[in-house]
Amino acid sequence: MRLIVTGASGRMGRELIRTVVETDGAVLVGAIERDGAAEIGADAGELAGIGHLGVPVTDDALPVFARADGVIDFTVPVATVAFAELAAQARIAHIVGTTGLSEDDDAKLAAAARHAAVVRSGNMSLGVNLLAALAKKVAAALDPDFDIEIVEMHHRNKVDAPSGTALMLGEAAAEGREVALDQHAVWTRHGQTGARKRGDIGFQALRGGTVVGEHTVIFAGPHERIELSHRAEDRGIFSRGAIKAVLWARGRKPGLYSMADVLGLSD
Ligand SMILES: NC(=O)C1=CN([C@@H]2O[C@H](COP(=O)(O)OP(=O)(O)OC[C@H]3O[C@@H](n4cnc5c(N)ncnc54)[C@H](O)[C@@H]3O)[C@@H](O)[C@H]2O)C=CC1
Ligand SMILES: O=C(O)C1=N[C@H](C(=O)O)C[C@H](O)C1
Repeated sequence: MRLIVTGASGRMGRELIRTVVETDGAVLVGAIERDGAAEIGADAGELAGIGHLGVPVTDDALPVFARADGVIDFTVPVATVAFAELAAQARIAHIVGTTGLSEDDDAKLAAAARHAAVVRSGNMSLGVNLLAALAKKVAAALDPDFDIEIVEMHHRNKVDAPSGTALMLGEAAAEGREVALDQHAVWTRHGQTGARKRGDIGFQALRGGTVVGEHTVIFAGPHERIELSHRAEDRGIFSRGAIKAVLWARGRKPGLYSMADVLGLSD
């Protein structure tokens, strides 16, 4: 499968280049960066620390999309929306790892998914997708006497909060409770907040150091507490998930899919 990596010089972009190259049946045909990035013209393999690949980093997406079967995209929301349009025009699979999209961005992604297969997930790892399934089950089994709080920690350079994963876990817990997350979410606390409301789902985002990604869903009940946690130790778990997704998406009919679909965890 001929693949493009966007955001090629980013933390995930470099990881993805390495994973594409080590995957049987996948070949890197394009590496895209933003207009004006210092890495334009550099060799993608050298950028990723695996030697010369003969694939120069470019900001000219159109010709690259024309010769690919799939694009793996971990960039920023504005770029992801633009790549979704290009992938839809080229009818190629689009794997979206980018987080922090607005409702308007979501609608544009859904529109693009009418023309191409789009797999989108705030977290492409097997472990977090299992954690989301567990969080949904536990939330369904417990009544709202158990307060749900979601705590996440990431490296100091992360630009969006709460993380896409925390939102995914919140959605899973809300689904388990059969409520809408936006009616119950509490985004951090400060000052005279008043007592916690029954049924609230709270979020706390910590930032610091080089933490790859840590998430805990807490169910705090009367005199007992359940905590479900995941700790990412290496970005390879995300890039391997993204490759699995793009291979799965090849030849699929247009639509918006999740990592749970790819991993067979959907109910
Ligand atoms: N879904 C998942 O499993 C995961 C998602 N992420 C998400 O992926 C995104 C990227 O994360 P990192 O790699 O850590 O960030 P980063 O900041 O290291 O990399 C982003 C790259 O995108 C590039 N970029 C920006 N605009 C562009 C454009 N118009 N065209 C091409 N490239 C463009 C930037 O120059 C940068 O190199 C974030 O939203 C993050 O939350 C990160 C890890 C796992
Ligand atoms: O920005 C990151 O680094 C990560 N972003 C994703 C998120 O927002 O949940 C996934 C992972 O936790 C790393």
